Amino acid sequence: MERILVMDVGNSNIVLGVFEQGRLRCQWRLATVRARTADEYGLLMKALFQAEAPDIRELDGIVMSSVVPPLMVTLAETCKRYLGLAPLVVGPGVKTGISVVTENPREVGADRIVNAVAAVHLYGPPVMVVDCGTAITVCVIDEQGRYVGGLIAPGIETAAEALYQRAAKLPRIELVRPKSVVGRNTIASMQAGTIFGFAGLVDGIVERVREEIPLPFHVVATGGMAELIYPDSRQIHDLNPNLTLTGLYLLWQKNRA
Ligand SMILES: Nc1ncnc2c1ncn2[C@@H]1O[C@H](COP(=O)(O)OP(=O)(O)O)[C@@H](O)[C@H]1O
Ligand SMILES: CC(C)(COP(=O)(O)O)[C@@H](O)C(=O)NCCC(=O)O
Ligand SMILES: [K+]
Repeated sequence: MERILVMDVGNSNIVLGVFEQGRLRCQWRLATVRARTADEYGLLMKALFQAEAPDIRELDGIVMSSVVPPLMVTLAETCKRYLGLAPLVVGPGVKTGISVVTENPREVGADRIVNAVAAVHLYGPPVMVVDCGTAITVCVIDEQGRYVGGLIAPGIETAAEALYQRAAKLPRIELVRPKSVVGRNTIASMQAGTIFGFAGLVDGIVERVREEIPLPFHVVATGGMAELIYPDSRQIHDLNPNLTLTGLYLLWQKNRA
């Protein structure tokens, strides 16, 4: 049986997934801690594997994308030392099938390319991907499947955290949907401003992209914070929490020897 480990290294979380015969069998989330060593990540991964699926240790391949450069080296080391395989690292030289037609294709975050690969495969072009993580990224893929560019906005938690740190009387809030748009106390007001505000931000961006590039885009959202705004967004068609993991698996298939 073919078993592939995929690793999505983001600024907040490292998401790990195991695909067996093309199906996502399990996934885990680790906090992204830059100071952690290859051995510490190795210990965490071994413990997770052992606890959830002891048979999982036999892997046929590992594929990783990272937007945290120092961790790329660390985690590649972890893979070699603890899992016995060098990972395929998404970057220059990896076949993606997506042509990136921006000014500096190399500066585009690997996670955004991975999302584009999955979105084109699952929904077909033209498609927009909204990834709600540390940042909110919107990626625009035209009718020919070319990555033409996108937008980067502050992430939901990132913005909420900054507000709490800068305003003496505003507390740190739990990010849940309030009962009404109009808040009747400070916490509900902050929750409403954050959740309805970011649903509106995403909708506003998507509408403006449609005005600038009038194509029948399908819009898919992913990322740890996407489900928070999905119910209130009027422009997001689909929520796919596993989009990045799926894209990583597709890249494994495209690049296997
Ligand atoms: N099990 C979970 N499912 C969905 N979201 C989660 C889960 N656990 C944590 N999150 C939230 O997702 C956020 C990270 O989103 P993610 O898309 O992984 O960001 P990044 O790619 O920037 O690391 C975290 O701040 C966390 O609050
Ligand atoms: C925009 C990002 C910070 C998003 O990262 P994330 O929120 O997933 O941690 C990342 O994709 C990145 O560092 N990109 C490089 C700049 C660019 O894509 O143009
Ligand atoms: K992400």
